[in-house]
Amino acid sequence: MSTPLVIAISGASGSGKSLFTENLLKEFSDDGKPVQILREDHYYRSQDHLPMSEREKNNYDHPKAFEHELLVEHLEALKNWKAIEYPHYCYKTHTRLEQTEHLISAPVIIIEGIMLLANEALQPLFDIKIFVDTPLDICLLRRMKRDIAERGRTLESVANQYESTVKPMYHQFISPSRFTADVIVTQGGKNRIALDVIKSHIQQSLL
Ligand SMILES: Nc1ncnc2c1ncn2[C@@H]1O[C@H](COP(=O)(O)OP(=O)(O)O)[C@@H](O)[C@H]1O
Ligand SMILES: O=c1ccn([C@@H]2O[C@H](COP(=O)(O)O)[C@@H](O)[C@H]2O)c(=O)[nH]1
Repeated sequence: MSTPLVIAISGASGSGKSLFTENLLKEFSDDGKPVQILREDHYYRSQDHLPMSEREKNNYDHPKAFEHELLVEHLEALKNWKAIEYPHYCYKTHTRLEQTEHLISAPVIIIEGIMLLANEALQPLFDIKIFVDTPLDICLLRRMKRDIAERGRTLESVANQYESTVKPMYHQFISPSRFTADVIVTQGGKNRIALDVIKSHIQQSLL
């Protein structure tokens, strides 16, 4: 049996990574090809030991906020057709959930997240590296709507976090990581041509 193909999808928060991933997944679900999806956000470090007031102050846009060591271990296991105990994370309480999910490997593994291309230890595990490149003002507007609707945040907290960590860390870590990508996707999660090109490359690799 051949080694699973691992596709990393990165870019700023609100750039359209999740939508692009969902749309790519649909392409393969329609064709009946098994695909497994992972999210880097699930690997945010557990903060059970900290009070809520401290958790709220954390810099979630620094590479150290993620347990990338565990993600490396999990991707290596999946590449060897082994199952993993996939962590789950809660944005409202800023910590890991107690329950994990038993996840089996698949011929295509897609992982999406902001810091994937900024971490050297992860690079050898990726077969295709994609960067979703969306202007930051559009990312901010999308993030505002989403974080207020889905992640229990206020307009003020989103704006403060954006100025203090999201924007500076984007310029320090995420934006430079685009140069390690194989493909840069403009127009966010709905770029039909990018989806077709990537789908066809994956199909060729699976032959
Ligand atoms: N090309 C697009 N056009 C319109 N809305 C989009 C587009 N791409 C993403 N969105 C919307 O923007 C929000 C953030 O996108 P998402 O994929 O969650 O970003 P990310 O995963 O990069 O943080 C979502 O509500 C999504 O539906
Ligand atoms: O507890 C948390 C954990 C993360 N965040 C923010 O989430 C984004 C990354 O998620 P996307 O789905 O790519 O937007 C990151 O910019 C963190 O700032 C958070 O606010 N709280």
